Amino acid sequence: MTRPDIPQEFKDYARRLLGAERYARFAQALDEDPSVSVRLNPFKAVWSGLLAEDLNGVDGSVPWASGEGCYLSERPPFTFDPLFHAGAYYVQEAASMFLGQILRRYVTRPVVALDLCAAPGGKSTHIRSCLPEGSLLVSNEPVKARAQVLLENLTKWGHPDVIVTNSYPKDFARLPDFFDLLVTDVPCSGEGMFRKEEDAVTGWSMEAVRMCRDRQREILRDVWLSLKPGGLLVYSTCTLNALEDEENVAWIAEELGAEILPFDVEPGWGVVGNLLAVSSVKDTAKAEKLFPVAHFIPGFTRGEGFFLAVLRKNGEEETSDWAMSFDRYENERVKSKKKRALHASVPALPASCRSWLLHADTFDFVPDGPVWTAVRASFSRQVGLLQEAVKVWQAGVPLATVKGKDYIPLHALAMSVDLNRSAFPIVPVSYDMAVAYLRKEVLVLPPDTPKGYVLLTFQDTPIGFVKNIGGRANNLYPQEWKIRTSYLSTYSLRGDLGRKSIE
Ligand SMILES: C[S@@+](CC[C@H](N)C(=O)[O-])C[C@H]1O[C@@H](n2cnc3c(N)ncnc32)[C@H](O)[C@@H]1O
Repeated sequence: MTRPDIPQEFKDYARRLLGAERYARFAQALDEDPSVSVRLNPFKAVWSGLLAEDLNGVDGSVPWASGEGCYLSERPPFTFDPLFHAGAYYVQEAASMFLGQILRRYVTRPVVALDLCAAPGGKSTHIRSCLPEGSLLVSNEPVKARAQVLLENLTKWGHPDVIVTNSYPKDFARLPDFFDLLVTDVPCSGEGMFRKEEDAVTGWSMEAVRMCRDRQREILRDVWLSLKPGGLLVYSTCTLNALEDEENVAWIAEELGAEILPFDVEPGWGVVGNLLAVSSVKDTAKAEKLFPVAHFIPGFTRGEGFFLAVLRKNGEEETSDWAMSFDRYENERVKSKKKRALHASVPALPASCRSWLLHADTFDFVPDGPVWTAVRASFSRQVGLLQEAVKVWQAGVPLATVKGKDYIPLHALAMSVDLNRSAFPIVPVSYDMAVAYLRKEVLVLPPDTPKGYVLLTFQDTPIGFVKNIGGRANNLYPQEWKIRTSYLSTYSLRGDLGRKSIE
């Protein structure tokens, strides 16, 4: 593949920032191919008994994400892997997986978290995997088309305690002191993506970098109020320059009021620290700028460019009791109660449908038109408040659509890690049948399959529902997510295509 030329102005800047030796290593890496990596879903049992090295095409584990992230030797046709569509893993840039190190060190008790710039969902699926149980994740993306992709990826990841929203940062200012953890993977100039994204190269200019820096500050200023005093901010970009990275971190600490926190990196990982310590870029000798940050730089770490810093917002957390600290939301709570009263006029969801979920007694079952959604009861107050302040697209697990007397199980239920598998007849399907299902073709199940709603599994992982009507089964896979390509290939990350199951 021929890549566009890297702008000379960037080369000059990066050489001054990195120093000549480091720059030469980085420049050489820019001519190499980008790496491919995946991160496994710990909530889906598909990996049990399998060592990561046994996976198809694996070429080593990601050092800072061992046990969950691995490299692949080349980019396989993921579209043809039913496990990919089942949310059993996420294709994610290796450097970004460093976030897990930070969360596991600093988030040790249940939190309410916001991933502010979340599409397509790499960080959100990872955050959800790392948060202590009992935590709630609000995953937000302001750009509608991108929020659709985020919704799809989080639905497939299957954790019930996730809320997907589609709002701008300033809307979260309506929720003061709401979040314990804020992740801002901000839109940036993308210098770390030069090997992967042509647009990052062709769109680069120093002027664009300055515009990105200004927008990032605006985003942070807008959302800052919603982070509790004492709350944690993870700031990240996929760019290299000091304006969007070190200088913005210093700005957050000084202007918004936060302490920059340390974290551990193993020397062998190749992570580079504060570049202002080594660069000859103007205004860099100031000792106070030499705070801890992590740069993942092609040529130094295997993967694309990534930058991360962790900060704690100044001020003491007033109370760890969420209910007590939220008296200020009394008015909104009243509105939410009114909304719930409206729901009370709808007949309750039948017990047989409630039992479609494990731990059903921990959920509230909420109607919205014909759709019933299961929302963890312990988060009902937060969900109500979010609905007043921002655009909530999905909260919890969409469970069923009502059609006449029929309750049709929804695809999100099949993807949920709280699905009660014993509530449905299960048909394990072959690789070919799984792909036919994902193409939304009509299927024929074995003659002894009971009529009605049937859960299909591939390699012991749910892939979705069909309605078996005897001679054939109606395919309930979401139309908008079906495999559309006419190109034919086969792939399974587990290796085994499962052709021994029924054809
Ligand atoms: C670097 S990407 C996020 C990648 C994502 N965190 C992941 O790991 O998959 C930045 C995201 O910010 C979104 N964005 C654009 N303008 C924004 C704004 N003003 N406030 C918040 N997010 C914005 C973009 O649409 C984009 O999806």
